[in-house]
Amino acid sequence: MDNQQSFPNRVRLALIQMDITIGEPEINRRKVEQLLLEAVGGAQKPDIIVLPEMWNTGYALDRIHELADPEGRITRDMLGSFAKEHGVHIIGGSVAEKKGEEVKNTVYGFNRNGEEILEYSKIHLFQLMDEHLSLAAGSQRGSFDLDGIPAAAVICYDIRFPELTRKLALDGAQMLFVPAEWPHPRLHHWRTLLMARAIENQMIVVSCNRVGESKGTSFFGHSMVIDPWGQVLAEGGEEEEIIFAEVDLAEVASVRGKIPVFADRRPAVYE
Ligand SMILES: NC(=O)CCC(=O)C(=O)O
Repeated sequence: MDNQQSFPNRVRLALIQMDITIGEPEINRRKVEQLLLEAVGGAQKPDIIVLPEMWNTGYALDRIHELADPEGRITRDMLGSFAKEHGVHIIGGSVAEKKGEEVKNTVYGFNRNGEEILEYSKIHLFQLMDEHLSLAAGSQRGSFDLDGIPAAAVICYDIRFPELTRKLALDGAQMLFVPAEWPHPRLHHWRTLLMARAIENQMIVVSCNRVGESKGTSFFGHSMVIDPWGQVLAEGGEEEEIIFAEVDLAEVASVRGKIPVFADRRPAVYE
């Protein structure tokens, strides 16, 4: 991984905590375009913008094969062009993507030159929301280089699998992005798991969860930015908003230096 980062140590983030109109990709795309403009339009332009999970269709699983973005082409064009035009990195939440005969839940990332730097399809499908009945699971980890920052992405339910995030940390990740559609009544799981992933891996965790109601399910937002010590630097409420925050990349090395978790591992005993 190339560690010649061109970021300053302090990185500005914008999390687009939005509602999603189920089964209406056009409406959702227009809304995302407008919110991206809002995110870059303020006094403090962000370095990185993050979107929530499945923002093109929501969980319209009964029509997902018809609604999914073919090979992610529409999403890629839209987010890649925006990233280049506005000189901003985008972790594009995830979208329902048609890949051959299958539909996957996939996040794409773009750097500020509009180049694609990440494609990760959700590995763990969430049976409680019937994902496994309509979607195909990914089988590759989501490590990537974000302008010199070793980073990684997982999607929503994936955070319940600490073995995946540990592996991403061992791959080198210092920053973990988590697009989500995580509903009530599991707010305490969401907050606890995100903080645990940050503390145990001594990494920055950036999560972006949707809000709103869909098919009787209520999504609570609470998008979070957590530092490698496990402190919550920013957290959304339960309504639509763009959450702005700043993180200090130097904190990762500082925390890893204080408690040398990676050096103290005993993999021969438990792997
Ligand atoms: N979209 C999801 O993966 C939801 C995961 C979730 O709600 C959970 O409790 O886990």
